[in-house]
Amino acid sequence: MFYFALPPNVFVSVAKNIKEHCYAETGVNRIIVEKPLGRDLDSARELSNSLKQYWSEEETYRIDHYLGKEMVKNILVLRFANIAMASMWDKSHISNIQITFKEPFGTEGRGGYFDSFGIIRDVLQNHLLQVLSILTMERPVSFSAEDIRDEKEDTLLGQYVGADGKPGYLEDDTVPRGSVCPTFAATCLWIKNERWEGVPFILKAGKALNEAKVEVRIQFKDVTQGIFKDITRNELIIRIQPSEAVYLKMNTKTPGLQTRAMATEMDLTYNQRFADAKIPEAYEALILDALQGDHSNFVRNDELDVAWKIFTPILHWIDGQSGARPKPTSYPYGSRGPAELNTFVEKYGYHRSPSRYEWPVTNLGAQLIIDTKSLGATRGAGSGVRNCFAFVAITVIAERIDMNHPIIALVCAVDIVFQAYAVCNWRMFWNPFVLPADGIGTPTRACQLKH
Ligand SMILES: NC(=O)C1=CN([C@@H]2O[C@H](COP(=O)(O)OP(=O)(O)OC[C@H]3O[C@@H](n4cnc5c(N)ncnc54)[C@H](OP(=O)(O)O)[C@@H]3O)[C@@H](O)[C@H]2O)C=CC1
Ligand SMILES: O=C1O[C@H](COP(=O)(O)O)[C@@H](O)[C@H](O)[C@H]1O
Repeated sequence: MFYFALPPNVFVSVAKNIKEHCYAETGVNRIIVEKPLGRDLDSARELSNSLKQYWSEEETYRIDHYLGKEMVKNILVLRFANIAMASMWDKSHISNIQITFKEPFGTEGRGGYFDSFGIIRDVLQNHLLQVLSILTMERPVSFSAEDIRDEKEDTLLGQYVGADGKPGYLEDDTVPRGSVCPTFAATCLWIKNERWEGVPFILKAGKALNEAKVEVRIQFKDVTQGIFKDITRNELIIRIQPSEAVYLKMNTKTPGLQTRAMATEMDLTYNQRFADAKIPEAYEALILDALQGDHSNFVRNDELDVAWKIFTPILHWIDGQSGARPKPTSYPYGSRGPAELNTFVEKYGYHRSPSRYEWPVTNLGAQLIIDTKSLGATRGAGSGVRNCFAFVAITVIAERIDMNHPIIALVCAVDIVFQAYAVCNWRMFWNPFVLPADGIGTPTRACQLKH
């Protein structure tokens, strides 16, 4: 097996010479080739035809390491092994989907390679498009360029500039002066078929952003508000990296006497749920597949052709082949990207909950304390005692108000038993009632729980 860790301009001559001088006549021969496999549709076809002269499709493994990532492989299982997921996986339930790639560092010396390719060839045309195809393909696979349309006229391009002591793209010595190469791009794809007609797929990727994150964010449609006001939309997030996770943001009744909805989540964070699991590196998994002759996680030639067909118009526009080269919008190193990003995603239907969603790290006992804290109980070693008294006071008031109602009276009785247990049990007494000094229990948090 020959792995081509080579610049693309020598691919063909190396492929030819290996075939002529190193080919095992009695055995299995394979080559693994990695992007860039062309610059646009025509150059990709030319490269492919040249390689084909020496190596058959069966012997050629086009690697896209995103296809070896655990959570990318998981998408198929989530979709096709869960009837609950399968039934909501369409335009009737889904409002919009974002596939996001964020890196917190710039080109930092790799500007030579990067500048001649740009973020779309580097990340969107291959990695993010592969994720999109797994998210949306039918069973069996059908993936055709005619059915996928890119919103070329409305692509947001950005280039990072220096901020907080970090250098801008143009300050990288390996980047040509005055380059207008985009280091950030957000675009929207539409799939013309019965399942996905009208659902925007927002692909966004950037270098030198505020965090390292690759995720798929599936935002569902609004529910009819009815008696509950300001219900947030459900979101299913597949966190590809770092810290693999699948979580569903949903609404639930706030635990307690009142019927109030609050935003919460069902969380499958891998390092908590599968603490001992060893997740292989993407390349480990893929090279093993290639050794075993398994093509399923490699890119087929026709698939690559389609990927180039989709992105070639936008790449030609960026390269200035259809007019003046577009100038990317500047964004500061370490930001979320160009300032227009929020308007861009909102235009395609993404609604961000107005109150920032914080990941709850508490339990029911602590939530009850937060309510009493918002009533004025204090933090500290003695707060357990004070909170117990606050509970009793609340219960007594609740009973006075609703004593005629048997269910409320019963709930209050259970509440009193709980509090009595809390007072008698030293662990409950000291632990949940004394809140850690990490911001939980602050007025903001209490307000959020009340909503
Ligand atoms: N087990 C655990 O403890 C887990 C905890 N979490 C945490 O839960 C929290 C909430 O999760 P989640 O909803 O996924 O994340 P966020 O609320 O941080 O992000 C949600 C979306 O809002 C966007 N966004 C972020 N900041 C802004 C801003 N200032 N203005 C406009 N849009 C913004 C993000 O865009 P962009 O594309 O720019 O990122 C993203 O699309 C996160 O802090 C996450 O780390 C998540 C998973 C597991
Ligand atoms: O192919 C590429 O991917 C890396 C990101 O890979 P990851 O596994 O760390 O997510 C990116 O930095 C590089 O520019 C690109 O060529």
